[in-house]
Amino acid sequence: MVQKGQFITFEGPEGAGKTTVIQEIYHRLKEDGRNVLLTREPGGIRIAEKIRTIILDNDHQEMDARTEALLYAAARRQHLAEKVIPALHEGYTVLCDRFVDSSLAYQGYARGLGIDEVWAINAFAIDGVMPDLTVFFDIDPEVGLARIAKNDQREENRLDNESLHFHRNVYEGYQELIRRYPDRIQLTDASLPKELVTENVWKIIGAQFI
Ligand SMILES: Nc1ncnc2c1ncn2[C@@H]1O[C@H](COP(=O)(O)OP(=O)(O)OP(=O)(O)O)[C@@H](O)[C@H]1O
Ligand SMILES: Cc1cn([C@H]2C[C@H](O)[C@@H](COP(=O)(O)O)O2)c(=O)[nH]c1=O
Repeated sequence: MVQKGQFITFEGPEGAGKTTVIQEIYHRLKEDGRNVLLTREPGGIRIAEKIRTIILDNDHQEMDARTEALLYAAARRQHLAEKVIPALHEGYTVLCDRFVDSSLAYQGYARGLGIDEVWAINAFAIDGVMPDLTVFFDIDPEVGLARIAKNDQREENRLDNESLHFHRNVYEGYQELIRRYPDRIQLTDASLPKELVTENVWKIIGAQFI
């Protein structure tokens, strides 16, 4: 695949501030005259948003861990094929709120399916498309969960409602990924005020692409 644009993904525990900061980064890149696509996983397009609803529905407590991993991978494939890959071909900078590292940390590590096993199904789904840069929003999972609990606009979903033990394991999973991919994954301190986190993320992106 000839990829002309840049693919930047954002990762971290619940409530880390990714969505908030990415929106500001999107506006700054646009002001800079770039073609930018802001999207998210799971979701971003019609079919993947439907899969998102199935995965995150609080009513679906019986969902099997492998089913969950496969659904995330299916949503990812459709999103890549329909939206991300065409945008990269056209030279867009693609900002994606979560990508394959979420599957590796949540399903691979925290659900206990195994990082390598979850990687295997995702390798099929992503077919070689990997981020040029991943920004990890580093925050104590308890602090992130407290932020979303305070936000009245947000309905907590099936994954949000997992135990603190699960969310701590997600964080541990990310630490393992940071050890495995030190060149791709850059860390930012997400416990700082929003404005500072935005400045730091802007610097990380600027150092590589602007
Ligand atoms: N740096 C910050 N300091 C304090 N509160 C913040 C900060 N950044 C975001 N918030 C608030 O925390 C909540 C979660 O932020 P946001 O939705 O951006 O996180 P997120 O990483 O996208 O979460 P999730 O992945 O769980 O959807 C929101 O209410 C937001 O206003
Ligand atoms: C892509 C992806 C996501 N998850 C989890 C992470 C969150 O709990 C939800 C998505 O909700 P958000 O508010 O949009 O962050 O799904 C996952 O477990 N595995 C994945 O691959």
